[in-house]
Amino acid sequence: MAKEPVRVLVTGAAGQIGYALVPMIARGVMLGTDQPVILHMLDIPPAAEALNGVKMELVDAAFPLLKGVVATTDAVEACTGVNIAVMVGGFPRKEGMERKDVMSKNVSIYKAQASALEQHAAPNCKVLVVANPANTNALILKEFAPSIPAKNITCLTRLDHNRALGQISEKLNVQVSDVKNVIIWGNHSSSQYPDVNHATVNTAAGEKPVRELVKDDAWLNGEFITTVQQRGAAIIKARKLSSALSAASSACDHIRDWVLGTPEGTWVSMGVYSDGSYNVPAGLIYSFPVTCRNGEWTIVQGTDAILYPMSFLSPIAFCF
Ligand SMILES: NC(=O)C1=CN([C@@H]2O[C@H](COP(=O)(O)OP(=O)(O)OC[C@H]3O[C@@H](n4cnc5c(N)ncnc54)[C@H](O)[C@@H]3O)[C@@H](O)[C@H]2O)C=CC1
Ligand SMILES: O=C([O-])CC(=O)C(=O)O
Repeated sequence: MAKEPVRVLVTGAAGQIGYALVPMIARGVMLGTDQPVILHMLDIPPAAEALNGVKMELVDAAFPLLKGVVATTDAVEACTGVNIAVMVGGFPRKEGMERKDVMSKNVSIYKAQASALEQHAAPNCKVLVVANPANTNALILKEFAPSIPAKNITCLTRLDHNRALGQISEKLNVQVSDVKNVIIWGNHSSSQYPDVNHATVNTAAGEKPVRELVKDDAWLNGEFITTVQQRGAAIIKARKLSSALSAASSACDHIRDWVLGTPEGTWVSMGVYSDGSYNVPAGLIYSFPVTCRNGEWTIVQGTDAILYPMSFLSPIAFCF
């Protein structure tokens, strides 16, 4: 029997991430190729015409899984009945800015949209905040939507996680799908700590630690870390626009693994509320290694056996 459609909200859907993301969702990249979807797209009135253009293109693409499109500038209409909310709406940084520099503009959006989601989304709606500063916006949403369970509010650090996998795969000249279990600790900002101390590569001789294969601790402790931390800025410098296709793809990865589960023996990085694990103050939205089963994430314990620079673990460093 055909599955019931899942309603997926994308805010900021007329923007560049939205334009890359909505066709991925409509093709089943996020929720599976057997899962029908109804897309809810929200943007602001100045972008209404562009949003309508995106809706027209979705119709023109004739996606078999797409069972309906709501395109609106009304937050209540957009949020009504949604099962998944991908919060992309907001302003991107420009060259030379840090992500915290868009905070004053973007945080107020998350205050306002928290109550629309809280009051009108489907029960147990899963929320992914993408807009920057992502951890802070997710925290604001959590504080202003207290009836949404905190475990349902997350932010995107999967892009950083995927960037780390990509760097290792390029360094070792191996398939990216053979690399796993990197960790992004902390914030989606240049203060994050990309950690390869538990990462492995699937080789003909079995799973091998990344450190053993790379044989270059200076690179792993230096250039690798700064490349991942600064990748967003490097994309802005090159494209004059911030990353969009990789952000959209990583948002699909985040939701897919959360809903459908992580593969056995694999963890991913998600910004989730801290329960005090690893001495991260409870309540902060912080990126940890997690596994997912039955639609729930669990923080992987015991990955702190290897010492990493304590400055990276300072909660203050991760606030923004
Ligand atoms: N967490 C992550 O890994 C990443 C986060 N980002 C962030 O995602 C956000 C979106 O980036 P882009 O799509 O490139 O920006 P964009 O400027 O192309 O699109 C943003 C869209 O949001 C809309 N918007 C503004 N205020 C809104 C509101 N109150 N409600 C609904 N929509 C609203 C704008 O009209 C625009 O259409 C930025 O904050 C960017 O920094 C970008 C890449 C990666
Ligand atoms: O760097 C930016 O401003 C956009 C972003 O978050 C990323 O690409 O990681």
